[in-house]
Amino acid sequence: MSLLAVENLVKTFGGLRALDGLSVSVDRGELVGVMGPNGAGKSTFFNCVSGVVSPDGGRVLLDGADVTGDSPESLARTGMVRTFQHTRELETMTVRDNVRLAASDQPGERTLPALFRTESMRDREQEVRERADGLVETFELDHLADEYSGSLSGGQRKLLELARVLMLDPNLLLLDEPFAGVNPTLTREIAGRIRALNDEGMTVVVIEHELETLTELVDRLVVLQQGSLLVEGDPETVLSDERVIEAYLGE
Ligand SMILES: Nc1ncnc2c1ncn2[C@@H]1O[C@H](COP(=O)(O)OP(=O)(O)OP(=O)(O)O)[C@@H](O)[C@H]1O
Repeated sequence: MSLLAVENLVKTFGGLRALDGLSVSVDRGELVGVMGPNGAGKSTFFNCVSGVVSPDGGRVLLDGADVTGDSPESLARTGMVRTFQHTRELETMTVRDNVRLAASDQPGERTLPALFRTESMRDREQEVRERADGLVETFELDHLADEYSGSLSGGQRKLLELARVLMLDPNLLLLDEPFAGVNPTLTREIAGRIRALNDEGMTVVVIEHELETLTELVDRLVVLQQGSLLVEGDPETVLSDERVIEAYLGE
């Protein structure tokens, strides 16, 4: 059974059909790239799947369960998390605090003075701190841990964003343009991190415009056009497909 399946997804904005009967599925453990010309519906696909917007038709199935229209918080609890094209960290907070804050629940952190926290709350807070520090180190952001996130470069922000979503311990990770605005060195670094997560068993779906990096990274490519599936398959076959070439030439 697929880990993620969308069936006949439809999303309209006014008269525009951003998704027009899209059906795509992703198996557990896959690393899949999603490409397509501007406006093809890639972000809307992620938005519908991750509960950011509700589709007007069709279904989203997660591990066989119908999760259509479920909230992003509820989906994150089941293990699906996503990043956004524009990163969402708080610029006036340090890198370390941004990662810590991403943890799904930190009981008592903001509501109770330290004195009244139970031992289990303190244990949980300690666990969050250690996990966050571990991720900051793994992503080689430790030298920036106490800097404000606003001072990071575009590529460093993308790394921070990855560290933040990993705090939620996902089994399905949706990445929206993780290489946009990133220099070649950090692009290789981020691609390596994504590959390593997938090697450890995480299912990953990546939207990306930068086709060279994407095709080197993924096992399978899905190409959208005008809100539906144009072609899918292994990268080499997809990129030499006449329909794909035409879709990109026509951009
Ligand atoms: N919130 C919205 N309101 C109105 N129209 C929208 C909205 N979100 C997306 N659209 C439209 O839906 C279509 C698909 O947009 P979407 O962002 O999903 O495409 P995309 O493939 O991700 O494009 P890009 O590569 O440019 O990011 C576009 O025509 C876009 O203008």
